[in-house]
Amino acid sequence: MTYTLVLLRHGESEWNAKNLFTGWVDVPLNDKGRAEGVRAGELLRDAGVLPDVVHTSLLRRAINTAATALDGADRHWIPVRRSWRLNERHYGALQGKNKKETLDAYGEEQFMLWRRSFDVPPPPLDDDSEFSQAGLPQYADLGADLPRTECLKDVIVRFLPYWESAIVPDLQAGQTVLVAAHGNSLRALVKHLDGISDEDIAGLNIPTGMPLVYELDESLQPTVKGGRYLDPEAAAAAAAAVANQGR
Ligand SMILES: O=C(O)[C@H](O)COP(=O)(O)O
Repeated sequence: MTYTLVLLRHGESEWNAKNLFTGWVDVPLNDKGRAEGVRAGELLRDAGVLPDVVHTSLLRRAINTAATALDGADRHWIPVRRSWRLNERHYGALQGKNKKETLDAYGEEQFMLWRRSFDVPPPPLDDDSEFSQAGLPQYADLGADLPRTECLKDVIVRFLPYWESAIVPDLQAGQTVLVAAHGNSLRALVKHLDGISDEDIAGLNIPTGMPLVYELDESLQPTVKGGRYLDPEAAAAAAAAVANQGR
């Protein structure tokens, strides 16, 4: 008995295309991102990997990628659950800033510490910033726990309770689960699933719009480490492009 888990990072957003740090800013997909959602649905359909339930973040780029992909796979009707715990890493005061300009201003070491270190968050974002989420109704329940910045370690701490309480029970009920989320929230999950070290996770990049399928054994260990991308060549090229953002 194995469980099937599909991870899908949202398609390209308007801010991905402009090379801006996005985090919790709720930017839309662009045309390329919508096409990536369609392609993801075709890949799922053609591979016969048909989700029974979908979990998404509260951000429209993940919500709309999931809807587009599921529409293409004729699975538009399945139950949906959403949680802020699947949101992108809050990028703190970097939200809205250009990645190349940030690299040029602060240098490679600081840029990579903020972007890929395990436990160094960017400076916090002020609540009066135009890129703040303070006061938004979708986060009202968080109260003072609303993040103002996060490192990957923080994302793991807020992601894992949702994994355990909401996603694992669906898997154990025999359902094929689609998780539509973000580069860094999915890096948090992949780190957990594959047992990747705090150092090595810096080298892992998740491409936009590429379904990544994990078969998990009964103790929720991947039968194949790293899972399998349904279009491995395109995924490898797109992951390399993510790694090179800012350059
Ligand atoms: O929030 C963002 O800017 C992206 O979704 C992820 O960015 P990163 O690959 O620079 O961490």
